[in-house]
Amino acid sequence: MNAPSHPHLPRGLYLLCDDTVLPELSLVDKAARLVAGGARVVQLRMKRTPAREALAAARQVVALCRREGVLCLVNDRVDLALLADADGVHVGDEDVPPEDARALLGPGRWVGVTVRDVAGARAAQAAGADYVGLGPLFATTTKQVPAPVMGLEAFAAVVRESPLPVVGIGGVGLANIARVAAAGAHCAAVVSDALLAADITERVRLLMAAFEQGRSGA
Ligand SMILES: Cc1ncc(COP(=O)(O)OP(=O)(O)O)c(N)n1
Ligand SMILES: Cc1nc(C(=O)O)sc1CCOP(=O)(O)O
Ligand SMILES: [Mg+2]
Repeated sequence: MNAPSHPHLPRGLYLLCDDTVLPELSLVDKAARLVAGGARVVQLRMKRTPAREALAAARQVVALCRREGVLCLVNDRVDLALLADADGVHVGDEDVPPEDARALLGPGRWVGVTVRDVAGARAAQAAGADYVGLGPLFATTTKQVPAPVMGLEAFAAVVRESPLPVVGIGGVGLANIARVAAAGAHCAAVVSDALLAADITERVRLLMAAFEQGRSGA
């Protein structure tokens, strides 16, 4: 198995550049605003964009992220991640198995896996994943999630036992991100609280500061 060969994901805010939220803005424009706010990890989540357009967008967003020193991961699509020279991929139960994603991407790129519990996190590690996405932490309308809302207590319990860094996702925003950080999340993933803000760039700055406050206990 190709085990990962890089340090952990940068701690803090993990932003999803999502084609199902604020579709009137291009993915590249959304990514530019996220990066301008100081994002250090951006995931391209393209659920509605046709493959050829998605590849073009991925290439543009990867180039932007690379210029700015931001990690760029692609949701679901290992093929697009490779063709766009992205830093990695995030896969869930509906996507190629993580061990196959790792086999295609090799040890130098990132593989994230969606899990719902400690057993899932252990299986993800065995499959060669770098981190796990765990949720839904809180209620979300961005995605119909096939799992119950966890809440912070159950989330923290999984974080304590997880062999991999945990990225919390689902309903995370400025009102609760400090508590997600305090619960031990390596990263907090945010979609709509950032993309639907009046000023996306400023919202990213506030979310990052709030995560740090939660992590430091300030
Ligand atoms: C960081 C992170 N965690 C979980 C997910 C969900 O991924 P997945 O289960 O593949 O569902 P879709 O996003 O494909 O609907 C994620 N994308 N990112
Ligand atoms: C893409 C995704 N996956 C989830 C899971 O729990 O698997 S929740 C989610 C959507 C998160 O969006 P928002 O930050 O707007 O709540
Ligand atoms: Mg998926």
